[in-house]
Amino acid sequence: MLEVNNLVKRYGGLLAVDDVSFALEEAGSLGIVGESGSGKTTTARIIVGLERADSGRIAVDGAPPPRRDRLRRARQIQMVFQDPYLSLDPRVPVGAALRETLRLHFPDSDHPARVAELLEQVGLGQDQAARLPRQLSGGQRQRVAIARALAVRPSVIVLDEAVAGLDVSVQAQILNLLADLRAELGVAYLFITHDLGVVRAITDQVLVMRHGRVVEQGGTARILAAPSHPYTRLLLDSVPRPGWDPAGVAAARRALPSTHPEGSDASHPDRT
Ligand SMILES: Nc1ncnc2c1ncn2[C@@H]1O[C@H](COP(=O)(O)OP(=O)(O)OP(=O)(O)O)[C@@H](O)[C@H]1O
Repeated sequence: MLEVNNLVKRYGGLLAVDDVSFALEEAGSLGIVGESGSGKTTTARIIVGLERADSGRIAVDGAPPPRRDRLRRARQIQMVFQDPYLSLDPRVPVGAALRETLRLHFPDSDHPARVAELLEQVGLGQDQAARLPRQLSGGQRQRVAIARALAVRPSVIVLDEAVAGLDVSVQAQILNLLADLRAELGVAYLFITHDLGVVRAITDQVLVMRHGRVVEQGGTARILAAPSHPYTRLLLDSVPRPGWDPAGVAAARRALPSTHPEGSDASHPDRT
């Protein structure tokens, strides 16, 4: 359903995204994981149309997403950000924000009924419709952001560190909600995260990025159980747990081969 082929994005001399390809199937869930600066967010922003690739192809259901028709593009792919405070207008109550999105995309539909349905789908009470974003908890605000994304009935939702700012118990609730919504509505997820726990909880497929490149991709269960790339092993070893050895992780990081054995790593400041 979403196909990404040979995406490249440079910022000056920096290759932020270097020949990235993957496919996300209908109702699938794919995680892009990697440390800060690996190019995850840039990849996501290109896919939703917030950024333009230098080269490469994106197709949704076999056709490139419309570049000029932003509304139609938004109906295919929606994005949920880490901080709903930045994407929700602080002066607009939840119900009105959802109505605004519905009016824009579906001028002829029955909005009050749909607003009620959306609130229910994300586990918010009907009484929350009158609340302003600041009158909600972080988890509730993220539920509103998810409801607003669902309002346009997208095929794909790109979630950029969407649970990163939440307490672990709230994180788990949101991940459960997302899993239920995927089963119920058949929406597909592209999950951008640095957290392998999130990848394990919510994705079937995973793509590991380092320095703009894909170093490993495949089924999440297989890759987390038996990573074949040293960088993936390092990411797994970097998760603190009982008996964890940070000095060993640091040594493994120093020993990690560069992504570009031929030496073109000079194009990325972190590639040492
Ligand atoms: N608008 C920009 N101008 C210049 N460089 C940029 C821009 N956006 C991103 N970069 C650089 O591109 C590289 C990839 O950044 P990107 O944000 O995609 O990585 P990331 O894996 O999402 O990291 P993080 O988790 O910290 O957001 C980084 O070196 C970053 O500094």
